[in-house]
Amino acid sequence: MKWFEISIKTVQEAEDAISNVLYDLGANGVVIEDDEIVKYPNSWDYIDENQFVKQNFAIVRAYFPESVNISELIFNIEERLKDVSQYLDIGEGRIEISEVDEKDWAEEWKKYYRPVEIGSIIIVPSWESYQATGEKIVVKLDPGMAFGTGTHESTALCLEAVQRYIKPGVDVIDIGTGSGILAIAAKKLGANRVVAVDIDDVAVKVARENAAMNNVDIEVKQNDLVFGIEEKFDIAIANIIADIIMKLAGEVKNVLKEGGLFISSGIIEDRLDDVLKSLKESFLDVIEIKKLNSWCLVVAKRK
Ligand SMILES: C[S@@+](CC[C@H](N)C(=O)[O-])C[C@H]1O[C@@H](n2cnc3c(N)ncnc32)[C@H](O)[C@@H]1O
Repeated sequence: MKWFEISIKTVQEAEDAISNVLYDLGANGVVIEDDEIVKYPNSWDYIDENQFVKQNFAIVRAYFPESVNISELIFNIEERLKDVSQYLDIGEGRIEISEVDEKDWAEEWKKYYRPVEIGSIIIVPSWESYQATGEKIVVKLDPGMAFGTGTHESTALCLEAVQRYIKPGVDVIDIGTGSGILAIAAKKLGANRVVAVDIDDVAVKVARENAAMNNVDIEVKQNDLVFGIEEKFDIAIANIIADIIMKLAGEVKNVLKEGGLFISSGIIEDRLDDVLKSLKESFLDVIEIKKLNSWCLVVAKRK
C-alpha cells in the first residue's frame, strides 16, 4: 500500500500548531524534523559569531492513506495554514506532496517509539523487551500503520480517563479503535464485553492482531461509527477528529445504556465549543472536560 507524505516547511515555533492541524485533518502519523541550519555569510575576513545567520527550520511530515481526496486535503491544509499564520509566524509554509511505500515509514517511526506510561497503564512496543514491575497493566502493541501508539495527546487523555471510568464488568464500545489500544486497555481494566470498530480495514487487522498478542477477548469489526449496531454499552469511547465526534454526538445515544458515558477525544482546542454545542443539541450532559496541550477530551452522560 502507498501513502501520501505531505511535508510542510516551517519554523520550530509553528511545528506543534501545524502538526495539530494535520492530525485534525486525519493524518495517521506525523513526524517532525527540526534543526538549526547555520548559514555562513558570503565572505568574511575575521570570525565574528554575530555574522552567522542561524536559520530556524522545521519540516512537519504527515502521512495520509492513498484513498484520501488529495486536492480537497491540500485545499483544507492551505486554509488552516492561513488561519495559523494569523497568530503565528509559520515561515515559508511550503507544502510538498509525495508518495511513500508503507514499509518505509512503518519502519522509520519504530526507531523513535518507546514505552509510554500513563497512570497504571504502560504501553510497550511489541519489539521491546520490558519487565513489568508492581501493579502496572501492560499493553503490548505493534500499531503498524494504524493510529494509536499512546504518544499522541488525544490517546493519552483517553488512557487516563478510562482508568477512572471503567469499572469491572462494564460493557464498552471503542469507536475508531485504530491499533486497538483503548479497547485492549479497557479489557485489561476489567471491562466485560468490549467491541472495537474502525472504518479502515488496516486498523481492523492491526487491532485484531494486538488483541491476540495481549490475550484479550475483544470483538473487532469494520464499521462506520455506530451505524447498524444494536447493542447498548455502559461506555462509548471515540478518539477521532472534532468533525466526526460532532457527527457521532447525534448517533451515540443509540448504543448507550441509560446513564451511559460518551468519552470523546481528538478535539483540537479551537473546535471544543463546536463539539460541546453538538453534545448539548443531542441531549448529552457534559460532565468533564480535560485539556492536554491543544487537545481536549470531553466526557458526556446520556440522560
Ligand atoms: C485518531 S485515531 C484513534 C486511534 C485509537 N483509538 C487511539 O485512541 O489512539 C482515529 C481512528 O478512527 C478511525 N475512523 C475515522 N473515521 C471513522 C468512522 N467514520 N468510523 C469508524 N472509524 C473511523 C480511523 O480509521 C482511525 O483509526
